[in-house]
Amino acid sequence: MSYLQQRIRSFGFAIAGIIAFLRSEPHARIHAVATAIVIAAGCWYRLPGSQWIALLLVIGLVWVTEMFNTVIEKIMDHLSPEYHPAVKWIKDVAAGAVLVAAVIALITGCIIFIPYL
Ligand SMILES: Nc1ncnc2c1ncn2[C@@H]1O[C@H](COP(=O)(O)OP(=O)(O)OP(=O)(O)O)[C@@H](O)[C@H]1O
Repeated sequence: MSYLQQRIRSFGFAIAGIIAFLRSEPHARIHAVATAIVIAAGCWYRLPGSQWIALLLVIGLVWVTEMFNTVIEKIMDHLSPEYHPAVKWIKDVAAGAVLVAAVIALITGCIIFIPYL
C-alpha cells in the first residue's frame, strides 16, 4: 500500500470515528443541532471574518473536548467497570474540561451575538 493510500485509509477511519460518535452519543446530536443553529445565526447576521474565526474556534473546542471526554469514559468503562475512586477522578476531570469549553463558548457567543440583538 502506498503512502498516499495509507493516508486516505487513515482519513477514512477518522471519518468513521466521527460517524460512530454521532450515532452512539445523544450529546453529540445535541452539539450538532446547536452547531447548526449557531452557524445559521452567523450567516443570518453576516458576521465579519474575525467573529467567524472566534466562533469556529469555540465550536471546535467544544466538539474536541466532548469527543475526548467520551473516549476517556469508554476507556475507563472498558478497563475498570466497577467503582473506583481513581476512575471517578478521571471521569470528573474529563467532564470538567467539557464544562470549561462550554462556558468559554457561551461567553464568546454572548459577546458576538448580543450586540446584534
Ligand atoms: N467506575 C466508576 N468509578 C467511580 N466513579 C464513577 C465510575 N463510573 C462513573 N463514575 C462517576 O459517575 C459520573 C458519571 O459517569 P458516567 O460514566 O455515567 O458519565 P456521564 O457524565 O453521565 O456521561 P454520559 O451521560 O455521556 O454517559 C462520573 O463523572 C463519576 O463521577
